[in-house]
Amino acid sequence: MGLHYSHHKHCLTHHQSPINIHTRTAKYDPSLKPLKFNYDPKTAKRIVNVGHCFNVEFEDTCDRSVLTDGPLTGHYRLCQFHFHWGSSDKDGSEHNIDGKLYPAELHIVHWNSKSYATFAEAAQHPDGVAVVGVFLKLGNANPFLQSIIENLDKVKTKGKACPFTEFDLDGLLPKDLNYWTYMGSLTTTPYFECVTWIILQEAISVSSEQLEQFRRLQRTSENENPSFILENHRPVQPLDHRVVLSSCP
Ligand SMILES: NS(=O)(=O)c1nccs1
Ligand SMILES: [Zn+2]
Repeated sequence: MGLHYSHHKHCLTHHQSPINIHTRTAKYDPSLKPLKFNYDPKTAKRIVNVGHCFNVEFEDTCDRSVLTDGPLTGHYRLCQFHFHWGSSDKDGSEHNIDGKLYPAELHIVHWNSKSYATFAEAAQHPDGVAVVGVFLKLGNANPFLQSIIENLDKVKTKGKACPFTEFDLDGLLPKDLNYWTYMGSLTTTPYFECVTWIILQEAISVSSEQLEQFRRLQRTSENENPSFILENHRPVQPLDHRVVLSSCP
C-alpha cells in the first residue's frame, strides 16, 4: 500500500499529502462535475479530542449525509470534520496555494460507502476516502465556528468527548464551490494513500481569537502534565508526477 511504480524511472513513488498547489500548473478539466453536498444536520453526534486535533463526528451507519459528483464516482458518506492550525496566524493550513499558507484548514472526511462497509476498510483502497479541504482566512469571527468553539472547554484533554447534535455543516462551506482535485494521502497517521483531495478555491473566515481557542486544547490526557496542541499541520510533500485538476478554467 502506498508505493506506486513509475516505469520510466524504474522506482517506487509516494503519493502523499498535503502539497503546494501551483495554480497556473493546475489543469482545467471540463469533465469535472459540480460538487453535490447532501448533509443532514441531525447526523451530527459528538466532538472528540483525539490528541492531535478535535473531530466533530457524524453518524455514518447509513447514507444520510453524503458527498457525490465532483471528481467522484458513486457516493461518499460523511464521517467527521476537523481542523489543522498553526502556533501563530502566520501558518496553519496543510495545503499551500502558490506557496501561500492560510492560518487554518478544515477537512471534511467522507468514505466510499458504495464500495466499502466502514472508513477503516475504505482507507485501505485508493478510491476509499474523499476529503474536502476548506481554507480559513483571517477576518471576522465565524458564527458557525463559534457553536463548535464554545464546546471545546468540555473536551480540553485527550480522549474527552461531548455530545454535539444538530449542526448545519453547509454553514462552513463558501459560496463558490469551485475546487482543485488530486490523488493523495491522509495527512496524519497512518498516512494511507486513499484520498481523493477536493480543495475549495474560496476560503471561509476565522478570527484570531477563535484560533486562540483551538490552541488551548491539550494533546495530553487529564492526568498528565498539560501540553497544548499549538500546531498540527503536516509539511508539504513532493508532488512527483501528479497532476492537479481544476473545476474551472
Ligand atoms: N488529515 S486527514 O483529513 O488527511 C485525515 N487523517 C486521518 C483521518 S482523516
Ligand atoms: Zn486533516
